Amino acid sequence: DKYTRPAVKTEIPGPKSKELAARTDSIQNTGALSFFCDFEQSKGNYLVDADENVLLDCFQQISSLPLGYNNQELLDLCKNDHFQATLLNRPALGTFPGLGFPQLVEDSLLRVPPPGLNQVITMACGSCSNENAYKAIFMWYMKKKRGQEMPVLDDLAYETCMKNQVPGSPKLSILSFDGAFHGRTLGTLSTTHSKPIHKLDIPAFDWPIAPFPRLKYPLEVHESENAAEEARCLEIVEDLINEWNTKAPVAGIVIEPIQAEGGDNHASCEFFRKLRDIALKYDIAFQVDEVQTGMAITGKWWAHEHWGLETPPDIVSFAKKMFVGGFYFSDAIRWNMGYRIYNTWMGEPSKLHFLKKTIEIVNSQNLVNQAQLTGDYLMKGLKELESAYPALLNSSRGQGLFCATSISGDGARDKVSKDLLNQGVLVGSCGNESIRFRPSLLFSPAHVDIVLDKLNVALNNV
Ligand SMILES: Cc1ncc(COP(=O)(O)O)c(CNc2csc(C(=O)O)c2)c1O
Repeated sequence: DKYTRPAVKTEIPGPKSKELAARTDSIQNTGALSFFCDFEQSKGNYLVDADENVLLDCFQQISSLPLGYNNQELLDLCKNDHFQATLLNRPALGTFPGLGFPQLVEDSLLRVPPPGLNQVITMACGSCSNENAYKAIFMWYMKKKRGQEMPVLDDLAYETCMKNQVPGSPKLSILSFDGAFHGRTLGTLSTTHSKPIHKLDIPAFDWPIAPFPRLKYPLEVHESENAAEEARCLEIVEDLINEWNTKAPVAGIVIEPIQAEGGDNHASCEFFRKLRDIALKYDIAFQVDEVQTGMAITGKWWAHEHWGLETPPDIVSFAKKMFVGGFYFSDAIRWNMGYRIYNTWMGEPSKLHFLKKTIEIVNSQNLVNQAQLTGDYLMKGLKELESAYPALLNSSRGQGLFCATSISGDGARDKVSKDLLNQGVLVGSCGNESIRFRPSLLFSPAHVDIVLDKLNVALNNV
């Protein structure tokens, strides 16, 4: 069975990938292109590329495949006649939903609601989910300020908003964190601060940016220092809220449970509980961006469940492994007028059928718990490699399968990542010197053993 171990026959990208890349380059920029995939031959944790290399995929299309490739139960869905009609006839969901829509949402998204939230809307991707979540926050803030349920379109508001001017277009802000990634569209880009190249040349809002804790590892050795760092960051959050209160009051705070693109930056549950309290203290909306951390990979269905919040977030946005984008929201955030959070497709109902089946599989195979156990096994192995290569490997960190480790030294991370790929293991990179693991929920200790064995070889080659 070719799906039990990696098998690399050519350099990667191989000749077929290079030929396809050249043809694609005549159509569009291919600067982000790695290699071409054979999505018919790929299966489970194994990705087959255009040159028939079999790779153990620990990155899964940027953490967007929950059950890996060609899961048979999901493939069987596509043979269903009813499903074909859903697949083909894509509705303008906000206005002409299919007759099975409410049942489908109940059987999918509302099977796994973040604790305390039971309102949800779908969108196409993570960026547009966050864009519309921010809009919902601004509408909530202005409804609260006006003290009226329905938006008031008085002449002044009507006239000025059409010219992008106050008071119709109010000066409000979203507080985000240095190192965050919430999307690259215009609004979310003002809350994304992970790489300059994402932001260069694009206008941005003057919104507050707070420091995200920079923890020192191993955590148990730096407890007091890390607690002081988290306290420092929380104090600056309050300072920024006060500083922006006149020029553009903070309507919402948005944060990732683990800053992924920023370098897999973690913070303690206590930090997040205190941040949630700050939002309550100033009556500011609290949004958790679970686009990358959601869907069981951290050992809970939603990563923020690890925090033990007393008051749920106001908004939890999702995409990637949920097959569709969207956000759950509280009754307080719920907007009361149609066409204010809206676009043609509002996501895609066919993807909710895949989500429904995936949730059934995750629950029947207890994969949330497996993510925790397998992730613990991976972390144990990374820490053992740290002891074997103390000058190279450090700061191994993770929650469930959502793991990363840092490789110090000029170019060392890229060299190790490339070496792993040539040995048939695909991992992600994040920050300046980390490699990150975003495997499918079907990842098991046997896969971890393959990864650790090849990482050992790669570290030895540095
Ligand atoms: C926490 C978080 N929030 C929002 C987004 C944006 O989602 P998409 O628009 O890419 O679906 C992402 C997308 N992740 C992502 C990984 S690499 C990347 C990129 O555009 O380079 C984007 C995310 O990780």
